[in-house]
Amino acid sequence: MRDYVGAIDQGTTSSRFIVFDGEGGVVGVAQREHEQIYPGPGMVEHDPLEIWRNTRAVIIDGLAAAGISLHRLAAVGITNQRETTVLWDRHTGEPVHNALVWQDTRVNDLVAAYGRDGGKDQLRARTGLPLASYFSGLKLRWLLDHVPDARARAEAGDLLFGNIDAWLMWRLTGGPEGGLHVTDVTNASRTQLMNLATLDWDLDILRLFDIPAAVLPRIVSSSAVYAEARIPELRDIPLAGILGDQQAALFGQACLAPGDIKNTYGTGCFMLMNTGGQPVQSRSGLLTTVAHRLGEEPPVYALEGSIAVTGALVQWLRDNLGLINRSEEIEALARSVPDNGDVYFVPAFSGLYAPHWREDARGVIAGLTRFASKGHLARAALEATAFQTWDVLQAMRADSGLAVTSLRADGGMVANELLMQFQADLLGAEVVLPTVTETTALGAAYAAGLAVGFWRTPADIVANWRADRVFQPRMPVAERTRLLGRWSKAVERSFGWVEG
Ligand SMILES: Nc1ncnc2c1ncn2[C@@H]1O[C@H](COP(=O)(O)OP(=O)(O)O)[C@@H](O)[C@H]1O
Ligand SMILES: O=P(O)(O)OC[C@H](O)CO
Repeated sequence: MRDYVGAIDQGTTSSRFIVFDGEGGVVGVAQREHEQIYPGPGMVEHDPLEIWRNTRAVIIDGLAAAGISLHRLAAVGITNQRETTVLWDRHTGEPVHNALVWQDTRVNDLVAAYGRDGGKDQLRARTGLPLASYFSGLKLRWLLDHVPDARARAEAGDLLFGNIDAWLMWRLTGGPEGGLHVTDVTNASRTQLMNLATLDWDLDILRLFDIPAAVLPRIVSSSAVYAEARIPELRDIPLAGILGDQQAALFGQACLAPGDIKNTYGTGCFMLMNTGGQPVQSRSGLLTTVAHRLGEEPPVYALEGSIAVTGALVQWLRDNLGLINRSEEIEALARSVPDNGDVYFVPAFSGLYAPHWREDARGVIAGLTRFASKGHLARAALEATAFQTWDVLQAMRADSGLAVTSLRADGGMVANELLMQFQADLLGAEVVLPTVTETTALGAAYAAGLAVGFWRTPADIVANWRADRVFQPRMPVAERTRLLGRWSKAVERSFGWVEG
């Protein structure tokens, strides 16, 4: 009996395989971290082959953890870190370079050059995205310009480009032996090469960025039977859903109606609001993106506030400063002091994303005095996540005209109760955690399960969603206003550090 659905969740820090039952409950999980490669300031790379090996390994371990055989899976979905850019040889399957991770800022100069040439507004209107180093189009351009022979090989049709979804799908379906080269529309909407109105590659932008069309995958819907897997670990199982991880979390959080909103607290934070069948152009520094497209149905769009560094700052305190040994220890350290001691941390490691879009910003710790301690730094680091989320929620409120008094939350950082309470306090809105916090993988499982009829309609998703914990705002307004004023001052201090 095929009574489970699997999801590959390939994130920035780790790869997971999760098995879900019909109620959306987690039956088994396996996870492996991969190396973060930092070749220089502002550069972040992953080894695509390591990610592929880890993906295969977690499939085996995840099925074992669930205690089921492969044949119990009705379908498998894929969800992935978005924008991270892979370019590989279609004959050998070898990447021509490490993947350029979404946080990588090495295309700053290209961004500045295109910015000077004008056309920024056109790009935003067509793709929903501001000109920024975050997206994959210019990362691909960098690889074509810097890897010896890459451009000629790409033009000859020997190289394939993809975000991690396309890379995994091609590998899962046979790689050099006829692998399927596709990407879903949510991932494609993050390349800055796709036209939001046509949902196809925009030939003018390809020309502008000097990208040969031959490298690009075919754009497919987020929920359809694309192919059956050809690797032994998943032999013959239908691959039936693909969603970028933040769109997957929106889907897994059952945010299926216009105005529904969630925030995912992981390496970065990503707040998405479902805006229904029409793309809404932001006037407040948010992105317009595709939320999902089920089969041949019309697409659903979202507004997104992307924050580059939230959990990554906790990792930085752990790995670069040695302030803690494990991420979760930050809560106890932050609780060792009653407040932030007037210390503010703006983690603009990759510039600042939404709503500022400042490539020229770099990290700042403001308000230091001789009094500041490890505890204050830990607290300021956690609060930075909440402050950045406030900036983005204000933009959402402005663009949507909605008050937003309740926010669904998920991701690794929601385990931190200090952060969740502070977040509710700062937003003046309740923060709601669902019973299943693996919403990203769940969203991909839903997309795959809907395609094969395991779930019948999206209403099944809504029926499965349940609130677990709710954090209510309790902070006096005057205190919130004081803190936000200090934060805004600190953010201004981060601007203009590098050319941008
Ligand atoms: N208790 C915690 N407090 C604060 N941060 C945490 C905690 N647990 C995990 N994190 C952070 O959450 C992130 C991992 O969350 P996850 O959703 O798995 O990330 P991703 O999908 O981006 O790989 C890491 O950056 C880690 O530092
Ligand atoms: O893998 P995550 O959860 O850090 O998400 C990364 C985003 O998709 C980047 O846009």
